[in-house]
Amino acid sequence: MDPDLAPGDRYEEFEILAELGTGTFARVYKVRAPGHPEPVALKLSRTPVESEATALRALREIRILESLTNPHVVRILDHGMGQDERWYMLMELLEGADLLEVHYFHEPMDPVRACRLIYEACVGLDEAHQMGIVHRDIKPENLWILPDGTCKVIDFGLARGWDPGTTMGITATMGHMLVGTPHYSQPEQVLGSELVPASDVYSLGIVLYELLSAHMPLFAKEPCNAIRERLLDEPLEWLSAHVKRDLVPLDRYRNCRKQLPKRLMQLCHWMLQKAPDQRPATGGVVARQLASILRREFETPVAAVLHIHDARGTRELEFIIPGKQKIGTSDACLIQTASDGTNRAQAVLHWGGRGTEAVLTPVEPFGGVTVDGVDANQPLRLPAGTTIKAGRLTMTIEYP
Ligand SMILES: Nc1ncnc2c1ncn2[C@@H]1O[C@H](COP(=O)(O)OP(=O)(O)OP(=O)(O)O)[C@@H](O)[C@H]1O
Repeated sequence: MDPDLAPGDRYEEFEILAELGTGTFARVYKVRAPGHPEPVALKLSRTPVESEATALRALREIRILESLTNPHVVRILDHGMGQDERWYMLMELLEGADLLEVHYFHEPMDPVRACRLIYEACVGLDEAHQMGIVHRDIKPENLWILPDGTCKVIDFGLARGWDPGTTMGITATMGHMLVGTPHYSQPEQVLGSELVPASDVYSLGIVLYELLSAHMPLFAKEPCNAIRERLLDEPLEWLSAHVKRDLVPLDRYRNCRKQLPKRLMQLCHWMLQKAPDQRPATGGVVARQLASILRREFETPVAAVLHIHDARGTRELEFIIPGKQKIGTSDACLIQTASDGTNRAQAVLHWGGRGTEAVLTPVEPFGGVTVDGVDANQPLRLPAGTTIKAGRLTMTIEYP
């Protein structure tokens, strides 16, 4: 039943140029597609969509990817169903390879590179987390590394909404089946609880730990690759380890003691707490911590920065990651201008990432924000050095 397509064949209006990979659900081909001057990637379901479960899985991934806009997730261009009733999805063609092919986990990765990579993965995930969506299958194979070193999160096929307000509108029907990969699974999944954004944070915490130490956080004695091989066919051992085995602190390893700032080790341990509510709640929380560590400890700026002064002259930095952040008086705002009991957002700051300028959009009808002394009553671009005033705060923006 698998699609058996070779270079030169056609599938619908697409010309097959090469096969790129096969997953459990789909095959991915490099194709030439009408309207696209450069080759693109075609993800085609391996079987015609007969069951509701497969249809839902395909639809879920399509809807999620269509709604994500940040540079660290793969971009979707089109989708549909072929005459043979297979689902297909047209995506940007990614050059490069997945993290497991790029780095063999046999030795630690340079910490700056590891932090950048996990920072970008967190940015990719955070937009989904803000929309109430959990990826649920974070592992090195689903972190794609482009030739310039940029990381993109791929394969949202197992993702699903975790809160009732999710914009996805479809819920998965996986029952109590294990989702994802046992090695990167989470204690809460073993205990039968729902997966939440902090579950992706835990899986990413394992990847970060393995990059920094070349060891798995729950098995101190064997190097990462030895344990990977030994437990290849032992999913239950992996699962019980997530619940029962204690985290081995990173400073147990000499290279980590010598090279890693304490803050980085503490962040990694925080991501790996057994209880989800004891971890950073979303990818965004981790991304801002990593942006701060990269800037302060490794002199490597990756995020935009707001230099904030309050009325008393106190200064602080707030790290702005690609995506939308609210400015206002409610607890839900990243930048809180005053606690005047009004609980409102005054403006939304949208930054598209490196090489772009953020845009500030006032929230009607409250406003009360000025940009370089002018009332912000329409969306305004913020070149480097722009000063924003809101409530008791004066903020100046800087880009990496
Ligand atoms: N946009 C892309 N550009 C280039 N190669 C890709 C792209 N998307 C996927 N691939 C390749 O195709 C493989 C399978 O894709 P993917 O992981 O999305 O399929 P899947 O059936 O959903 O997988 P899984 O079994 O992990 O659920 C990937 O591992 C990767 O090698």
